[in-house]
Amino acid sequence: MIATLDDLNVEGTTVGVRVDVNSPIGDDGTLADDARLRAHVDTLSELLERGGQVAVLAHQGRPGSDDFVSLESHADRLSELLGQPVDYVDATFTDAARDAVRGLSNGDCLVLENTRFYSEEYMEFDPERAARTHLVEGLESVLDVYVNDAFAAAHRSQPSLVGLPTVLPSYAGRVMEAELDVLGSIEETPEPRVYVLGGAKVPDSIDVAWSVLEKGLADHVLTAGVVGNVFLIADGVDLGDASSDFIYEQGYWDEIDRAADLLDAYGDRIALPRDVAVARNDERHELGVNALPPGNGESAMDIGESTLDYYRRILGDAETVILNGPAGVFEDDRFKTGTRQLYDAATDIPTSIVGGGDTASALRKLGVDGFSHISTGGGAALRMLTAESLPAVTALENAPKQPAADD
Ligand SMILES: Nc1ncnc2c1ncn2[C@@H]1O[C@H](COP(=O)(O)OP(=O)(O)O)[C@@H](O)[C@H]1O
Ligand SMILES: O=C(OP(=O)(O)O)[C@H](O)COP(=O)(O)O
Repeated sequence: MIATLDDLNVEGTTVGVRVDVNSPIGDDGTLADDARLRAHVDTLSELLERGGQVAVLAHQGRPGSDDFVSLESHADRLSELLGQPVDYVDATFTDAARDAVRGLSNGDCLVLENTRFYSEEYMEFDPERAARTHLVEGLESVLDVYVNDAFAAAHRSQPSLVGLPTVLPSYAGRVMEAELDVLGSIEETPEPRVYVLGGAKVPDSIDVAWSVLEKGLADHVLTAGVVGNVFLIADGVDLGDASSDFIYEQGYWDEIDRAADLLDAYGDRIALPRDVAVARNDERHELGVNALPPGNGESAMDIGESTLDYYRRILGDAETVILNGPAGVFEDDRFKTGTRQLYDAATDIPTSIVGGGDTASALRKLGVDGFSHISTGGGAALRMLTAESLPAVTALENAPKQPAADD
């Protein structure tokens, strides 16, 4: 049983809040999209309004990537979103960080530095070992309780996600609570249930497909995006060198065999694209699978009209649809229509659940809304869809007992 903010005595309590604000970063090295920050505003404002002293913990990017930057611009934007000053300290668990946390008064908020600036935070540990890392040992003495609102990172077994809840009374924030409510009870959603698996996380999507087909959770699995391309190749379609090279370069070549095994076992419930869109003379050009392979250098970048008609027919009978990953390279105007039309059709279904960071940003960009639930997580949502436990959620379940709420 996971405790929530309803179970927490907030007034006068120093709360370490782990959020996931891992976001696109602009050329100037600052935050370029505040959607993930906005998702956490409810949790943070509730804690502040209830008299908490809030220290925010988060990662941004991965070591070596261009988006591996400080959280200073995140703190600035958070201040605007919360409508109050938000301090930023360029330290996570050192004396400077501890002094800043000790200096908080009721209703104050500060953002600590990117947790991944410290190497241990980019490693995976079991919770007991994570509890003995520098980050946890450094912060434990200045925090009274821990709140995890970082659903999108809950599949990582890193110190700020599994170590802190091992040593501190711990609670799920409002984002975490809502995500677990929805994604934790998929099997109770009405049937027929259709899964749409697109995007580029091919191994994860194939795991989901195996799991939901094997357990009888999916009446149909519709494939699109790079996932659809892998299934087409597994089905013997020649997608041409450009698409095949892309799949090979991503390290997904072995997934073709797994997709073929899935088709052997559950082919009657797996739908494959009937046509694809390529760039020809700089314009979108659709080709039926019978007309493949495409021309030299042409890559399958989207699903076409005939696939959309076919998928719309299947969706027409569904009561629940669960979608992950765009249907094509939506960032390119020529290849956004598959994603827009497929997701638009899904909004007509009574229960429509969307997972995936890139998917959420695709939907915002394309102006598609009306879903029952849009998850803040990509990898975490996919892991939950296979009914696997998430390390950070397990750590919350096993966290030390909390004092009863009195407010
Ligand atoms: N046919 C395709 N070829 C190459 N890339 C694709 C194709 N379809 C979708 N993509 C890419 O997949 C990416 C998103 O996939 P993914 O990261 O799995 O989504 P999410 O973050 O929502 O889980 C997008 O950048 C999109 O351009
Ligand atoms: O953006 C995230 O995951 P997502 O791309 O699966 O949504 C999380 O912040 C986890 O980041 P990570 O995949 O670098 O551990």
